[in-house]
Amino acid sequence: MRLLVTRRLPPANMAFAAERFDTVFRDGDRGLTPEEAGAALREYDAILPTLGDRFAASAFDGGPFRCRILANFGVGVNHIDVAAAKAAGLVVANTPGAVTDATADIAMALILMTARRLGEGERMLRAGRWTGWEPTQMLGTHVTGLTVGIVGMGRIGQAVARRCHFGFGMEVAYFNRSPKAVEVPARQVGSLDELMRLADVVVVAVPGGAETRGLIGVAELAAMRPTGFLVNVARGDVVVEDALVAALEAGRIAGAGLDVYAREPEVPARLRALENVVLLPHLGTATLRVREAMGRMALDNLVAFAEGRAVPNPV
Ligand SMILES: NC(=O)c1ccc[n+]([C@@H]2O[C@H](COP(=O)([O-])OP(=O)(O)OC[C@H]3O[C@@H](n4cnc5c(N)ncnc54)[C@H](O)[C@@H]3O)[C@@H](O)[C@H]2O)c1
Ligand SMILES: O=C(O)[C@H](O)COP(=O)(O)O
Repeated sequence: MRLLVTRRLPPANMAFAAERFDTVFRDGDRGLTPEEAGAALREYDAILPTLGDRFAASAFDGGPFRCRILANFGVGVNHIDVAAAKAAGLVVANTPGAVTDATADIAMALILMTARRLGEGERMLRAGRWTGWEPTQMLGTHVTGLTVGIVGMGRIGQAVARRCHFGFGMEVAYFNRSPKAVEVPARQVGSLDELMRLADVVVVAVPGGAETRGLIGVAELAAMRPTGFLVNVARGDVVVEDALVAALEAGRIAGAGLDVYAREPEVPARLRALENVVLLPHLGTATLRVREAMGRMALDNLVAFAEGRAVPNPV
């Protein structure tokens, strides 16, 4: 099976791919354009793509293709037009679960960083402006007892809920598009608007893509408390970035912690200029152990497919 790996993976994953398949490792850090994706579909039997490789509908124009499977590195497949891929006869697979704890940890980091003003404090210290401990210096928001409102109570949402409830003594409420029974003590609310109104901290954990684009817009941000924080570890375009910047600039919400952006790696200058935001460069799963686990899952999907078995994680 001739395999294209679109980006540099952890060495253990590259070694496995090289040993098991006739693998071509693409150079460079830039994702495939739709044109390059279309060309790859003609040239390879299998592709291991990831975030930023744009398998848009146009990439699937003019089949049939040599490629039969896209084994994505990552759970999020909003960069792949899955319906178009399936219509072209391809299997699409992903890596759920491997990413969950690491991404939930980053959500917790963002909650603490925003509520307790950690980025701001570190910038002050590094700039040599710290004058010593003061009873009223850099007072943030105490998170114990606050209500976290989780938008999208899937694997990551529930991992955030566990951390908030058991680790930080927070109340948990959530909005999910379908009823969801969860093990953590938590209250499911009937509408997104209700969740935005009651939460002290809103954590966004829905999948990206057409169905959730702009889910958190002007009205949802306006529904938030002026003391509220928004944390997004999902995908950038779930939140209307301009509306978020306007809400932060006007002080209509207290702050935001972001791991993802609408047009990565571009981060609006207006957002970067704000003190009350924490901006991470999409670090959700960025540990070697987690990236290796993601790679193993993607490669397991390919091995199963090559052996004629059902792929363990079809999308
Ligand atoms: N920041 C990062 O580095 C990072 C890392 C991993 C995953 N992610 C993102 O997180 C997403 C979630 O991952 P997961 O494994 O928890 O997925 P999941 O499928 O387990 O959970 C998503 C949940 O969202 C719900 N949902 C979907 N659409 C909704 C809507 N419109 N309104 C309310 N709820 C809705 C689903 O019912 C589901 O419960 C991924 O798709 C990916 O884009 C980001
Ligand atoms: O941080 C990540 O690893 C990226 O978001 C890709 O992984 P995901 O598709 O699982 O989010």
